[in-house]
Amino acid sequence: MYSRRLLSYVSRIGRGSRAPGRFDNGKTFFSTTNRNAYPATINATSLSSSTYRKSAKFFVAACSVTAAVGTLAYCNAQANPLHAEETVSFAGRKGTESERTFIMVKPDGVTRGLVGEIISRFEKRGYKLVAIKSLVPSRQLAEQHYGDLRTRPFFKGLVNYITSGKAPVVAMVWEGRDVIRQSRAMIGATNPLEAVPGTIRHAFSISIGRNVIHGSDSFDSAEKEIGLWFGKPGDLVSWEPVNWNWIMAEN
Ligand SMILES: Nc1ncnc2c1ncn2[C@@H]1O[C@H](COP(=O)(O)OP(=O)(O)OP(=O)(O)O)[C@@H](O)[C@H]1O
Repeated sequence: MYSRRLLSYVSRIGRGSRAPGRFDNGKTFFSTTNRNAYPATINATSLSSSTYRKSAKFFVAACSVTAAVGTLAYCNAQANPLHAEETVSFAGRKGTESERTFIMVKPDGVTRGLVGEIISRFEKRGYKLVAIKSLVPSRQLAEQHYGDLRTRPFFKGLVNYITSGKAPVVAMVWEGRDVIRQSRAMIGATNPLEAVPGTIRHAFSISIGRNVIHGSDSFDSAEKEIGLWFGKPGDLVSWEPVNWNWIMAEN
């Protein structure tokens, strides 16, 4: 609605709604003013060339377009403040060092005291922690998170387990180059018995229902999951570790 009004306003200025005016020498002219404006009286020499009038109209139209675009951008930012703050998306820019992923230590990992170990692995690899919280997720949150598994036979048990409250989960967002793909490799196969040595699931688990950790499996999943768990303005912190160049430089 705003944009239609603005566009109609701009196009009226561009067309130059014409109201008659009179030069000093008595001749009439049409000024680019509001249709309802009274006739103007101005010095004939100041408008002797139609080029000047065209330039003036062009200038006014250009200013109006700039103002309209700015207003539209502002309205959009107000309607969607988190995106205004984060500028790109929850999952950052795919394939760059601003890429982000959602990682969750599940209740079994928390109760077994593996949170520090898992954070340590991500830190040592060179990734940056930009959000973290401990919580017992609501049923609604767990069902939304695992929504694509809704038809699977283990879905109900999985949601019951995650929301049981016997131990919380620790939800995190990690940022860095290729973090979505790399974190899946660090986590290992869904079934810990198939996970390769060195991975988190191989090191710490032997049951598919208690595989310690979750990580987003694609850019779209990361976008959805970060928005779900850390969707409020200010949830994601923008910062740079002092050793960032020591980790990222290519020489
Ligand atoms: N056959 C199964 N029986 C019991 N639980 C299962 C089974 N398959 C998957 N799960 C549980 O559901 C979770 C989600 O399954 P999914 O297929 O998305 O694997 P994943 O992406 O490796 O795991 P996650 O989403 O937790 O990172 C698994 O981590 C596991 O805890």
